[in-house]
Amino acid sequence: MNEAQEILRLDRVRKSFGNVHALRNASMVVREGEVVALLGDNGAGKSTLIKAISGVHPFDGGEIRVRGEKAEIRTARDAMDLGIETIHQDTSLAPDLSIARNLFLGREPVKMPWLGVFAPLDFGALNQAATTLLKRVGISKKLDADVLVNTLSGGERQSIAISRAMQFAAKLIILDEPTNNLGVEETHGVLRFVRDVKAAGHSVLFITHNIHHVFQVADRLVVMRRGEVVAERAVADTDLLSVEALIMGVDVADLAQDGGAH
Ligand SMILES: Nc1ncnc2c1ncn2[C@@H]1O[C@H](COP(=O)(O)OP(=O)(O)OP(=O)(O)O)[C@@H](O)[C@H]1O
Repeated sequence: MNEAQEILRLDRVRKSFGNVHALRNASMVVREGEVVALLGDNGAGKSTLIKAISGVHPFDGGEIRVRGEKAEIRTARDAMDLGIETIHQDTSLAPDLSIARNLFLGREPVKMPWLGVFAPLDFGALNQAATTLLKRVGISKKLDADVLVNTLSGGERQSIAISRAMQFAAKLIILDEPTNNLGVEETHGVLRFVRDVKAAGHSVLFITHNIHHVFQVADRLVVMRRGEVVAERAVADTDLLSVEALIMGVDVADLAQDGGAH
């Protein structure tokens, strides 16, 4: 695993909101083809970290390297151009548009592209490309490209949002609590999809509060506490109780006496 190429390296990144130090010298790595879970209690800095990587609000200091090269991420466009796609909790899909439109939102194929923003959409090409993509990501049996997103379940919406990221050849797909508010079956569908995304050669960084999911899909976990990365572990080298102890910042023996949180 260590020989795999680094997709993302954060070195002592910092971010403050007024006098709240949301991130203090946080460092971590995501490597090619791995699924990394980002863990930490409420307010640990997880969302701030991924918002900065995705260009929502840039870091105040520290260094970002993407595939070994020093990078500047000031806007969402910068992140996308570096091959980083983030799916925020509200999945940022347009509910009144079709699956096909959503898969290409803002990047739809057009007729007469020289007309710029006035160029009409090429619906034939759009639906064909969308159908091909849905087949490729393995969800074409259930979903038609021209179905409206507002008729889909939460899990299906997540799948469409992740498919969109795959479509644009993102090297790194970041998911902010992808199974939040989903039912049991839907949650399993999304976790299975994360595995498929990895099998297709993408790296995934996902925030979760559910440690069981970490053991189901992640290769590695990164634990944050009070704005710092306090631990990185291979999932195969750890267990549920140890991870809970890392998140809470307590001794695993003390936690074992309480029987753990789960
Ligand atoms: N826009 C903001 N303005 C002011 N403070 C903020 C802002 N965003 C985050 N913070 C603060 O930064 C700290 C880290 O918050 P962050 O949302 O990154 O934590 P988190 O680990 O994602 O928590 P949770 O699991 O509850 O979502 C918190 O103290 C939070 O109140």
